[in-house]
Amino acid sequence: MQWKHMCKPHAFTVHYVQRMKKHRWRCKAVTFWCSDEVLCCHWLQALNDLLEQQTWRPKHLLVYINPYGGKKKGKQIYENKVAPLFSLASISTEVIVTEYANHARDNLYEVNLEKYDGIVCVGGDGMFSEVLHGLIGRVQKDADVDQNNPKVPLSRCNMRIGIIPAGSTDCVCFATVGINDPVTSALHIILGDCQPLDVSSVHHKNMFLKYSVSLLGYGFYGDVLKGSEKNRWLGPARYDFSGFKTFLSHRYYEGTVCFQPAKWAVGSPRDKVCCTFGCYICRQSSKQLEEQQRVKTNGLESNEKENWTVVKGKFMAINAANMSCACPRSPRGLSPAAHLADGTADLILVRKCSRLDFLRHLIRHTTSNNDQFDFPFVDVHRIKSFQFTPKHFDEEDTESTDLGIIGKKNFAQICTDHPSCGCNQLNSVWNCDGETLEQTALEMRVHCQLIKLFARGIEESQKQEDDTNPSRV
Ligand SMILES: CCCCCCCCCCCCC/C=C/[C@@H](O)[C@H](COP(=O)(O)O)NC(=O)CCCCC
Ligand SMILES: Nc1ncnc2c1ncn2[C@@H]1O[C@H](COP(=O)(O)OP(=O)(O)O)[C@@H](O)[C@H]1O
Ligand SMILES: [Ca+2]
Repeated sequence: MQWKHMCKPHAFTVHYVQRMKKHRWRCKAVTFWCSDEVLCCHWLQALNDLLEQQTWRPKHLLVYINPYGGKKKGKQIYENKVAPLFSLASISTEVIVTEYANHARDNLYEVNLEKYDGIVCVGGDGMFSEVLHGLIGRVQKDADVDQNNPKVPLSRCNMRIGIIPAGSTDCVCFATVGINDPVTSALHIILGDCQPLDVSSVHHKNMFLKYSVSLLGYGFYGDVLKGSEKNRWLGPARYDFSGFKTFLSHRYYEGTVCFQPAKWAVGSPRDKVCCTFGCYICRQSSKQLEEQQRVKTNGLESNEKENWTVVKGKFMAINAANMSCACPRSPRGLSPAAHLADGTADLILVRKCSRLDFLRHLIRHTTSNNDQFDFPFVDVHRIKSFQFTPKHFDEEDTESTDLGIIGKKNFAQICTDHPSCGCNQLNSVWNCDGETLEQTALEMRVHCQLIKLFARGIEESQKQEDDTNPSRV
C-alpha cells in the first residue's frame, strides 16, 4: 500500500455524515495521506475554504439542558454524545442546565441573542415548548407585537432551534427528523439544516394562553396527560399507565367546535401524501396563503367570519395536529398527512362511540397501513383556525368567554349522561404540546412558518438505504 513507501507522510482526516437505517445518521472519518507536505497543505486550505463558504452552518450555540426530562439523562446525553461532535465541528457553546421549570423561557427574554447562530434544547416536547415560548415571546416583545391579540400577525423568528431528544415522547423531534436519536439531531444542527415550522397561537378571549407546534388535544389526550403528571416518577411509562386508565374510564365531553377550513391549501388530511424533505404541499400551500393574505390586505375579500363551520356534539377527543405528531408510540402519528410548514392544522373530531370502536381507532395509530379516520364516528378537516366552547362551564368562565361565533348560552347543566364512568367530571383539559391548560374555552389560529428548526423534514426512504450500503450526506 502506498503509505508503506512514504518516508515523511502527512495526513489529514475528514469527518463526514453517513446515512444509516431508518433516518439515523452517523459521523464517520476518512484519513488522507500524502508524501508531499505542500500538496497536503493545499488540500487542507481548499477544504477549509469550502467549509467557510457554508455560512448556514452555526458557529456559536446557546444550549439549554433539562436534567429532569424523560429518564433524567439529558446532561449525560449532551456531554457524552453531542458536545464531542460540536467541538469536532468547531462550534462554541454556552450551556445552561436548567434549575427550575421555565428557567429557559425566562432566560431567553434577557439573553443577548445576537451572540448566537441558534438555540439547542436538550429534553422532551415540554422543554422544547419552553424554548419556543421564550424565543417567540422575545421576538414579539422586540417587535412590539401584542401577543394577547388573537388576530395580530406575529413576527417571524429567524433564529433556528435544534432539539436533542431526551424526553418522554419527543414528538417534535421524531416528526421533523424521523428518529429520536441525539447523534442524528446533533449532525443536523452541525450541517446547518433548516426546516420552517407552523405554530398555532391559543387564546382565551383576548388573553394569550400558549403556542402549540404539535398536538392541541382535548378529551382523551388531555386526560392522559393530566393523569400522567401524578406518576412522573414512572418516567416515559407514565403515559402508558395513564393511557390505559383513561381508556378504561371511557369519557366523552360535550361542546361546540367552530372551524375555518383552509380552503386555499393544497392537499387534504386523507390524501396519504406525507410531508417529506423539500415538501411540495408546504411550498405550494404557503405560497397560496401569502397570495390570499395579499388579496385581503388590498381589501378584495369579504369578512372572514362568513367561512365558519359549526359542529356541536359529544366528543371522545378533539385533536388539532399542526404536524403528523409521529412518535415511537405511533410511527405515522395522529394525522399522518399533516404538514410541517403549510400554514394549516388537521382537526380530528372523534365523536362518542363504544369502547371497542374507540380501541379500534386507537390501535390504527400504531399500525402502518390502516386509516384511523375511516370510521363513521371520526371526522377530519384541514383548518386555519378553530374555537371550542364546552357545554358545561362555570359562571366565571361564562362571563369571560365570548368568542364571537358561539356566543353565551346556558351552560349550568349537571352531567346526567356519564353512566359508564359514574364521574362528575364535566370537562376535560387541553393538552398543549404536553402542558395542560387551565381554560377549556379557547381559540386556536395557525401561523404559517413562524419558526425554524435545525432539521430538514423526513427524507424519503431510498432502496440502498441500509447499513451495508449507506449513503453520504
Ligand atoms: C391501544 C394502543 C393505543 C396507542 C395509541 C397511541 C397514540 C399515540 C399518539 C401520540 C401523539 C403524541 C402527541 C405528542 C404529545 C407530546 O407533546 C406530549 C408531551 O411529550 P413529552 O414532553 O416529551 O413528554 N405527550 C403526550 O401527551 C403523551 C401522549 C401519549 C398517549 C398514549
Ligand atoms: N430544572 C427543571 N426542574 C423541573 N422542571 C423543569 C426543569 N427544566 C425544565 N423543566 C420542565 O420540565 C417539564 C418536562 O420536561 P421535558 O423535557 O419535556 O420532559 P418529559 O418529556 O419527560 O415531559 C417541562 O414542562 C419543563 O418546563
Ligand atoms: Ca401544518
